[in-house]
Amino acid sequence: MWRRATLFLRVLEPPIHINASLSQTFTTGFPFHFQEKDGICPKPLITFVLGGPGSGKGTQCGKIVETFGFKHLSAGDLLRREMVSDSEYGSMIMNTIGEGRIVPSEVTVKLILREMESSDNHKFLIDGFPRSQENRIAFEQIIGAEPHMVLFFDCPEEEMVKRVLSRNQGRIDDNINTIKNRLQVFESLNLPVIDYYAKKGKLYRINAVGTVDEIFEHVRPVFEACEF
Ligand SMILES: Nc1ncnc2c1ncn2[C@@H]1O[C@H](COP(=O)(O)OP(=O)(O)O)[C@@H](O)[C@H]1O
Ligand SMILES: Nc1ccn([C@H]2C[C@H](O)[C@@H](COP(=O)(O)OP(=O)(O)O)O2)c(=O)n1
Ligand SMILES: [Mg+2]
Repeated sequence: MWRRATLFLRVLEPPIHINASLSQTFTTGFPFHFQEKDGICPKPLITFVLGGPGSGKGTQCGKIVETFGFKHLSAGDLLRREMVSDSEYGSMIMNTIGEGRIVPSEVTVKLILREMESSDNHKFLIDGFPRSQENRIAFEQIIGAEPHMVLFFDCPEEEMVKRVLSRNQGRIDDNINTIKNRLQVFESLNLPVIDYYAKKGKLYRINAVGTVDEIFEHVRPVFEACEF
């Protein structure tokens, strides 16, 4: 039987309030329930994947999943999915993403929590999250967990802009005006999170310049060195 996460995860602060409509679909507060797997309850392993827009987070997550069997949770993908559902948050998410700002943490964390609770995998790659200290604290409060490591794809702005503008996935935020805002938001809100994890000794900085395969050769040893 999978046991409640708080048995082995560090709890930092009391859970924050979860509003009524979303709480119906989530286990509110911590501890949250993992899926049972083979009659045992392994410790959940959480890796956060950070980097500016277009730094290659999603691309490298695909390779990590193939090679190391993680469950990939992209915060941006979860928000885009919520945006096109008939969720009460749809238009708020669309406006926020369209302007290159960050969606309120409570919404994003609950989408992540829902995916974690319904997964039969205990190894989670959480991509594009936390994007702010507020995101980070909300995750700690709602989920009651910390990552075992954090990858940071370090990419020059010029290269990120080039990649985003040629991404061609029809995203409302992949245009030059929104990109400028997203880069500012990355610098002011996400870099402090990256510094936070660096000071905790959890950060792995990866040079994100090169081919996809070259970059993955920097990622691979980080995971090979982990015991899971
Ligand atoms: N190493 C790379 N070199 C060139 N283009 C890349 C590289 N990695 C990813 N891309 C492309 O750049 C764009 C952004 O990559 P993506 O993985 O979506 O980044 P992120 O999730 O960080 O925004 C995509 O079109 C992707 O195919
Ligand atoms: N933790 C998060 C992650 C994404 N978002 C919003 C704001 C981001 O600009 C968009 C897109 O995020 P996504 O991770 O898909 O973007 P990139 O892959 O970095 O280009 O979603 C958010 O508000 N909070
Ligand atoms: Mg992405």
